[in-house]
Amino acid sequence: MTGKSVSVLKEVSSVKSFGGTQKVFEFESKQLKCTTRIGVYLPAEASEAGAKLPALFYLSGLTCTEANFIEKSGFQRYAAQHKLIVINPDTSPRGVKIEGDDDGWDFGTGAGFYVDATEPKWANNYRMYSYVVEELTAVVGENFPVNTERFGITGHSMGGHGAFTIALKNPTLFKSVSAFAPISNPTKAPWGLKAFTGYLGKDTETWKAYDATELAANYKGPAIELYLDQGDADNFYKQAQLLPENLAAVNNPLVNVKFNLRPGYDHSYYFIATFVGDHFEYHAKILNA
Ligand SMILES: N[C@@H](CCC(=O)N[C@@H](CS)C(=O)NCC(=O)O)C(=O)O
Repeated sequence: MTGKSVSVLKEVSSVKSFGGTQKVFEFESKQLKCTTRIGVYLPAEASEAGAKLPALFYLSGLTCTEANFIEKSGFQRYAAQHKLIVINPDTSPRGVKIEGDDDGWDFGTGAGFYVDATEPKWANNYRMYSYVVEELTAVVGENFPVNTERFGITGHSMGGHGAFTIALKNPTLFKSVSAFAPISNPTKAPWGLKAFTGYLGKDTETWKAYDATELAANYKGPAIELYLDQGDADNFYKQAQLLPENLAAVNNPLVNVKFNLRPGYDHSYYFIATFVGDHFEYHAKILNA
């Protein structure tokens, strides 16, 4: 984590939910060089004197803002039950006006892929990896009653890729990790090829630093478990965009992939809402231990 940030959070909304409060804040991100929003769920216990609660970070998928998870997953019930603070950022910089950033839904706005871009056109703003790992964790540590030794991370699709790659690269910062339908081997899938070519350029060696399957294969420890739910009726899974089997097949004794294939579930928030309680229970067991 970086040193003290001076980010000033401005409250955008605040709604009571399951005894706690679902809030949205915005602030000026130094990494993204724009105004960005985050969802923050504070369970009731967060307002007790001296509270220091674990925090679970949730990274969204393509086309999402901070709103999708807040409005569609129903996670607040489980965050309240397990006394977890939940932080969910946006999926890219917004309003930075880079030519071509709105041309497609799978690249540019809403599609930051949790990488630090190196291609000059994108490198100034598209720094979602450092934004989450350094800036967001610091902003959260300074502004909310969190125990910074008890951070977990999860996400969906592109955000599942973010959760897995970030945890594999920072296993002491994030103590628990899971994902819903993650893009598990982006260097072999159309979305990943497009995004990594655009953000990282043509040298495919540099892509491996952001590919969960590559990172898991070369992982040096400490031992890590990757908890993964995937619906078998998910069209993006059928189109080989996600490739969770490649990750599950990694043969590294330090990496245990808990791969659950869920019959009949698609890629949507109906799938996430079905299993979000299991994921919160999984994280809470580790973070509240
Ligand atoms: N292009 C389609 C598919 C994109 C998509 O399914 N995105 C997933 C993440 S990869 C999602 O969470 N969409 C927002 C939602 O369902 O609320 C769309 O814009 O709906």
